[in-house]
Amino acid sequence: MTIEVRAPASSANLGPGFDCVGISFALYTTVRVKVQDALEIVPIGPDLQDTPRDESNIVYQAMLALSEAAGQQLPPVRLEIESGIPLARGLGSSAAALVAGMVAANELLDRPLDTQSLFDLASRLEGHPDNAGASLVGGAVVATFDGQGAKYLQFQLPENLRALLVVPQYALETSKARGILPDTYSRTDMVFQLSHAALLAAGLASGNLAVFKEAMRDRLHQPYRAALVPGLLELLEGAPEHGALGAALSGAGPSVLCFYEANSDVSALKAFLTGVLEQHGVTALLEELPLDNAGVQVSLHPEN
Ligand SMILES: Nc1ncnc2c1ncn2[C@@H]1O[C@H](COP(=O)(O)OP(=O)(O)OP(=O)(O)O)[C@@H](O)[C@H]1O
Ligand SMILES: N[C@@H](CCO)C(=O)O
Repeated sequence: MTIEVRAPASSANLGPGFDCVGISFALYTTVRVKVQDALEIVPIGPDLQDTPRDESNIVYQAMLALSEAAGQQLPPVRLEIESGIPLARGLGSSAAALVAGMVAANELLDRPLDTQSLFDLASRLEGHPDNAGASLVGGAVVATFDGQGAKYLQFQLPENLRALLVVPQYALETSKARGILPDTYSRTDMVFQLSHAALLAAGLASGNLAVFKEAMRDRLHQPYRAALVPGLLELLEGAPEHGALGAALSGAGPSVLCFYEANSDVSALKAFLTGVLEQHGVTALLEELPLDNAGVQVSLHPEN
């Protein structure tokens, strides 16, 4: 029997929802787990060739964390890992890897953890609930997290919402993009942040796309991370003037997320984004990615 688990990519923050808002996309990390005599970890594809083939692999670490939380022993397994999500681009590759590992181990051990416990564990492993939560339950997630447990609401993404992602060729590790943030903020900036995050959550939940342009503005991380992402502030300011509903740094970057309305013409937006990237000498892919409303998926293959 092989257990196959597919966890979607995600975009965290959406501007002001730093560490608390995430949405998921139809790009996937897939893991396949089969019990055998000795542990064997098999990363597949060029993107994963530098990832560990021993117990330190984060997918396996997530499996161990799940078995520990469940108070059960993990049997030795063959673990295959494939990532359709580019690493360290702000598309939640690490969260998808953790969620896929955790859910595969949960399945292997006959589902000792329910969805809330999986959400809590994923948030602890990732350190925040935005990417991990969206990857686990799909759609849009708004969450609080106290370091142990999360309170969250999941809702389906508005049907007429579409996403265009700017995915640069260069990588940016989340730890570096977090290290550049200040420790304190002014009250003025906090009021700005709270009001925009609240409007963003209300816009997502109600499906009112008209507020996104204003609601996706942020003062907590994007102005600081702009030092690590050439052209970021120009992209964010100009995208809504060229047809985007709103734009934000995706997670810790360097990808940029632009929302647009279904059936709208994005050629002017693409031309604008390409022009800014060229001015800054950045090579990037522009990808129209379907949103994912389902979250992690498990399939069982008894014949294998
Ligand atoms: N499928 C995987 N297998 C093993 N390691 C992985 C896998 N996916 C991601 N990683 C590890 O996670 C790192 C990337 O995590 P990081 O948090 O920096 O970026 P991200 O998750 O892609 O983006 P963000 O968190 O900003 O959305 C990789 O460099 C690699 O070490
Ligand atoms: N909320 C996180 C997402 C990246 O993991 C950040 O922006 O640092």
